[in-house]
Amino acid sequence: MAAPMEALYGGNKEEHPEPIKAEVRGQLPTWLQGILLRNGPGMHIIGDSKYNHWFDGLALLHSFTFKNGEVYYRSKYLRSDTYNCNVEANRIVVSEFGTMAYPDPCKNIFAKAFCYLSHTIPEFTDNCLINIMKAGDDFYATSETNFIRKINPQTLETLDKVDYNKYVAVNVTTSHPHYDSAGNILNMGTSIVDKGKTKYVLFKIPSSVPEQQKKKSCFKHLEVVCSIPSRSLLHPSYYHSFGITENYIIFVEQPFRLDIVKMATAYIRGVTWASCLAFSKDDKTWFHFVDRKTKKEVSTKFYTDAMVFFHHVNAYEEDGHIIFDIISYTDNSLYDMFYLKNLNKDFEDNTKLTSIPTCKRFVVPLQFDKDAGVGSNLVTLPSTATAVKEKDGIYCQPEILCEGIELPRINYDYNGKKYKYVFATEVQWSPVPTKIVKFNTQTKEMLHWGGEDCWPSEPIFVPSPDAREEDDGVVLTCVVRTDPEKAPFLLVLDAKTFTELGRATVDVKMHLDLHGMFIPEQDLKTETE
Ligand SMILES: CC1=C(/C=C/C(C)=C/C=C/C(C)=C/C=C/C=C(C)/C=C/C=C(C)/C=C/C2=C(C)C[C@@H](O)CC2(C)C)C(C)(C)CCC1
Ligand SMILES: [Fe+2]
Repeated sequence: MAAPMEALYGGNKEEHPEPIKAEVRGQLPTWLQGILLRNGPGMHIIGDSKYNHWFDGLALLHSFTFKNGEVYYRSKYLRSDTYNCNVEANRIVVSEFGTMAYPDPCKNIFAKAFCYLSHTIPEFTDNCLINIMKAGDDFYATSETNFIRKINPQTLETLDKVDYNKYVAVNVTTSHPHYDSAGNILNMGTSIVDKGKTKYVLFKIPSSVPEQQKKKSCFKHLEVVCSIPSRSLLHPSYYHSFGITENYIIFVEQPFRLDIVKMATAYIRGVTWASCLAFSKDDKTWFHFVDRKTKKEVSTKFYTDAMVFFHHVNAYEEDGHIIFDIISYTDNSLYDMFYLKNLNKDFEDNTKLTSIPTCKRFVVPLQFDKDAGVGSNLVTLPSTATAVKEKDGIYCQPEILCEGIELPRINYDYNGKKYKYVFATEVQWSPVPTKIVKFNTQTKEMLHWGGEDCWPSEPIFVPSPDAREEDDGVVLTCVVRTDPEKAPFLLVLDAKTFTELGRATVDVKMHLDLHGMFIPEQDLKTETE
């Protein structure tokens, strides 16, 4: 088992840009028509150079197209400027979060920005390897820098490079935007030391543009919703996602922060951006709630203990409270676990999480008795979560929903609303083959799916067209095999029972990926358009 582990994480994967017909077993629902499109790192070695971290690898898009009971697989490297420059130089010349690289002097566009910015910071990477975003009728590969790349979801071709910075002053953004019921995007980014201020900026990208401006991109119509000042000019928090309810946006300012002075000198010191992140375990984590209508922040100060988290699960409002669920850690061992030097044959010794991912529910009272005494718990809902009035604000402690899950997904029709089900990957103490789960947040029941030599990815819920209940639909997951003799497959589970409906097997060396989305057939442009 040792060698496959290294090969699964670190080995370069081949792309398969031409559709490969998968072998379908079982019964796929006839209504399941469209494309499951996913993103993740596929190449970690270029010439003689290697990335340090799994999250640095070059973006490899892959897709499963469901058409009339047949399934076709494709994969293609994102032809980012980063990819092209690296391949041309036959070594890593563009820095990623966990790898600092040095370009051939002024030989490529990355070097130009380096010269221009007085030898301090190189142009940033457009290696968008984390997620897929839908903007209007278009699809983008996303990461956390100011760049996103438009892609053709059918052919996986790489199209325009969009620089968020042209439309809104942000240096980093999240790769987990939200969508409202009209399909408008809500996303957040950080504006670092701009005009003497560091702030978190919430912005909206409309799903459509006025008829007479049809040629213009929806980014030209980007609007800033509001901004939240960072507690510290030179130490803004890192965040990977945010939450929304029907009326509020939730931003959690965790004491897991970027050190801007260190970042500004990282390039000349020859250290990585990742080394400029630090967790202050004795600090507080601050909650911010922005009213989506008035665009004003709730003025009460809410906080909890120090934590590190990446993924919001869902959030909703109930009886004057905001309830939000996240997957949290007590340290940064998750990022450290994915250093490629650890994901080797001794991974079982090297890659232990010192903190297990914990699904926590915070229950935050927005309306409470203003005369309540210091020390009283203001939560009036039946939950073990508390919100205790203190002199300087309200101290929240969560209810633990469950432990050992990551890469959470929900039925997105329930995003921002009271919900029951989380679909997620099960996590043990190291990044080893695992299972996927369906977790009921109300009854705490958990259903599992796992198989021998099977390593399933983030599970995606697809509602059935006539869905009445939250779990009416299917769950899709790509299953990579730890036995190199066995072929990977796309698994379709009945979301209610979490049992197999069918699978589509393809004989390729598939990569382990991160995030993705299902695009129903009606959301795909027809070829003549
Ligand atoms: C910061 C900064 C800069 C640079 C920014 C850059 C390059 C940012 C890049 C950020 C990246 C690539 C972030 C990636 C984040 C990925 C995350 C959090 C992934 C989480 C993945 C999880 C939890 C996966 C879990 C698992 C997997 C995959 C397999 C399962 O079997 C096991 C399990 C569940 C543990 C600039 C723009 C240069 C300058 C300004 C400031
Ligand atoms: Fe993520």
